[in-house]
Amino acid sequence: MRKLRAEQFGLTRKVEYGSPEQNETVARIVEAIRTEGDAALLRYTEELDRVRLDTGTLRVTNDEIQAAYDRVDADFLTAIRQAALNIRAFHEKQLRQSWVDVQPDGTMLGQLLRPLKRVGVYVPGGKAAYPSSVLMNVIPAQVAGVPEIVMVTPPATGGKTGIDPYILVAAAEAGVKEMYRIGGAQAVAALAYGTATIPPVDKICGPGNIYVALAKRAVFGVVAIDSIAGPSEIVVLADETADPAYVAADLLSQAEHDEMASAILVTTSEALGDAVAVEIEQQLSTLPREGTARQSIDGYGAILLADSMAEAIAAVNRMAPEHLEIMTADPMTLLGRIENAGAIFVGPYSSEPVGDYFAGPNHILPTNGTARFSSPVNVDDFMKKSSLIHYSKDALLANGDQIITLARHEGLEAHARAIEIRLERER
Ligand SMILES: NC(=O)c1ccc[n+]([C@@H]2O[C@H](COP(=O)([O-])OP(=O)(O)OC[C@H]3O[C@@H](n4cnc5c(N)ncnc54)[C@H](O)[C@@H]3O)[C@@H](O)[C@H]2O)c1
Ligand SMILES: N[C@H](CO)Cc1c[nH]c[nH+]1
Ligand SMILES: [Zn+2]
Repeated sequence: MRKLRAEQFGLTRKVEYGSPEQNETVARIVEAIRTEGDAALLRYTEELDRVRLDTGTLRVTNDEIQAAYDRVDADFLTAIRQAALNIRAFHEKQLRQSWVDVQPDGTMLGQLLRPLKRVGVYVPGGKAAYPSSVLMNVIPAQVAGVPEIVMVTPPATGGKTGIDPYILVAAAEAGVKEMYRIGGAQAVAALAYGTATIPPVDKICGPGNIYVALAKRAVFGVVAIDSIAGPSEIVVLADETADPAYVAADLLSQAEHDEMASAILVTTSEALGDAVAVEIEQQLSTLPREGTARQSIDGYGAILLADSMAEAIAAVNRMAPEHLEIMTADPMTLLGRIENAGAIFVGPYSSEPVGDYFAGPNHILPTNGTARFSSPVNVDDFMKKSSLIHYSKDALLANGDQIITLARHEGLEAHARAIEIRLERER
């Protein structure tokens, strides 16, 4: 693993996201779906996922979902049900209410919250299937009260045709009623623009690989998106007290997601850095997804050495990682100095997969430095706000002249007169 000086390290990745070829590919796919609809969707599904479909087979049927239940084991069902309870309990705490302020002169000002009507949730499934991402997408949307939740997921995982049964069961357990077997940029574009078979949505949420992330960025504006939740990232901030085996295991837990995933250790201890490098080599060779994890470690992994904790924390804040683990002597004392991170895991027993699967907070998190301004998927993602303004006659008479003054300063006479006509009549 590369050893670098922490002070030389900037954002996790370049601001220019994806290679020029990847950006061109996504632009081509999105435009084809926009102009050709289902025909392009079926063509790209065959080309990229190696699955031939027709418009009648895009949608998942109830029979398939029932059949999926026969293929999943009881332990999975128990665990996914408990995870769903934890995730729902956490997200219910996020639910905000509309509010209205009534003032003595009769003025009412407020904020009305409404759920979005129709949202599309992307569940990744190209290299591996992610039933956990079904829950992380769907539960906050349900807590918000979204009436139409449509799920898309690739029609083949790891080269094997068919949606992974664990995804179908997770979706059924969560209560999803509308599902399509489409993935990648073509799925994102189909949700955004709609096709003859798939009605368009108002917002697309969910994680995915670089093609999914770039496609979400491309359709932003046509629909809303949650954030750029692309290839996974982990930064571990550790001092000499950390256990190198734990640090290495947690770095690899994200490296195995994707060749473009990144796993970075920032440490004040060169001895820890060296021990983690050795551990990574040992643990890597035993992983079933060794190839993917190795490409990630070689391409995007690093050990950053810092002279002080202050320098280490500055590097973390510049990177704004998706996940940050703090494994230092007294990790809670550093929390207040962390400005940018999608999720912060504190202490040696808060290993990243605790959050990926079970604790309750959302695992769909901003990547590529966007934790500087984006948040984990949350209930607010599935709601919109309208402002409420009710001025009483008394309030308008009392404040009308000031409104007219401001309007005339902007040279907007019609605005001024809309107020003036009322003042003249009512005074
Ligand atoms: N940031 C987060 O919150 C978060 C959460 C979970 C997973 N993830 C990430 O999700 C990703 C899952 O990736 P995945 O690939 O397994 O599944 P995926 O569903 O994201 O992508 C699979 C699709 O990518 C498309 N694709 C693959 N190669 C392509 C190519 N060369 N050109 C055009 N399109 C192509 C195909 O259409 C395929 O259906 C990983 O990167 C993982 O790190 C991120
Ligand atoms: N670590 C991923 C987010 O980057 C989420 C996930 C799902 N399953 C396993 N991990
Ligand atoms: Zn993970």
